[in-house]
Amino acid sequence: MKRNIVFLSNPISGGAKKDNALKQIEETCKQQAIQFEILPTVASGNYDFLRTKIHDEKVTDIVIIGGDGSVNQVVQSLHQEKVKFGIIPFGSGNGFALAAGIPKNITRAINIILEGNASVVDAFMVNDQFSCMLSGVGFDAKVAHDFATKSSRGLITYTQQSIINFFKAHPYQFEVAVDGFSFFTEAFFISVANANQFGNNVTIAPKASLNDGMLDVVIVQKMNKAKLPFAILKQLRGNNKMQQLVEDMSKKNILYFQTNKITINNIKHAPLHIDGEPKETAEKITFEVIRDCFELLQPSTN
Ligand SMILES: Nc1ncnc2c1ncn2[C@@H]1O[C@H](COP(=O)(O)OP(=O)(O)OP(=O)(O)O)[C@@H](O)[C@H]1O
Repeated sequence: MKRNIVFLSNPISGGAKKDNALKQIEETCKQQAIQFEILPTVASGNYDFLRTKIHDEKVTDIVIIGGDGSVNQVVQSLHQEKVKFGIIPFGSGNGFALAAGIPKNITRAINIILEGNASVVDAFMVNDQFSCMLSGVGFDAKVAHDFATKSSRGLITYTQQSIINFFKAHPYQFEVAVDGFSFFTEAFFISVANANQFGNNVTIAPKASLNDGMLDVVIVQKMNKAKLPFAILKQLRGNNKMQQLVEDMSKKNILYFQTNKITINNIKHAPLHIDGEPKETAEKITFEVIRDCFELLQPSTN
């Protein structure tokens, strides 16, 4: 089928100017005689208005030029359409793109789009909201909330917010129900991951795969704060099995397991983030995988 690509460019993501990248996209598509259009993303995150265009103009691919928040909003709105999704990473973290092996190098990212290799990936629901990368409650959500209030974006601002929050961090109380049993934990944060990272290749769920039908759950339990960075570093090599979970709870600071559904009773109303975007928190939060949710343009080796 003849390709017709709509690029959606986020004017504010990441902080870096996109003029050169947009010019390069334009030139490359023209050279290869590929029909295309570049539109801005919308702050509301609702892309229903593109449905008619997709049908009328036989759009084959939607490519997001932005970060994880943009990927979440575009895919959430349009994943029921028969289109392939692509990403030119231009966010602060780009966790989803990097997990899929899509590089930040513009030329290479454009080539992946134009090669047209796509495979299905999972996503998940957080109560009634869509997530494709990594969501969670607690400390990392607090960072996402504070980051959202800053006028400048980008990795430096994100790192500043993480450090400030680290010194203020305190554990929250959660009751976790998974695979037929439940347990209580005091934890700094609980992350639920489809992608294997927070972004910028910071990996906390090393085994997470975008197409295994599983969510990787990481619970960073209460511990002496001096131990926290070392425990997280250890987690990078972690390999805990589900059956060890109950035993691990009392002995280990970080629990790591896979499941396709988990419900968290968020007793202290810890803040919530979905794909790095701050969201209103809830008392009961259920995370459930959506198997084979959408087609993603990826490097052919993935
Ligand atoms: N046209 C627009 N004007 C203003 N804001 C927009 C517009 N389009 C999208 N947004 C908002 O931009 C925000 C940030 O987008 P995105 O997540 O892509 O970048 P980022 O946060 O810098 O990167 P990352 O999520 O990878 O860390 C989203 O909350 C989105 O709603």
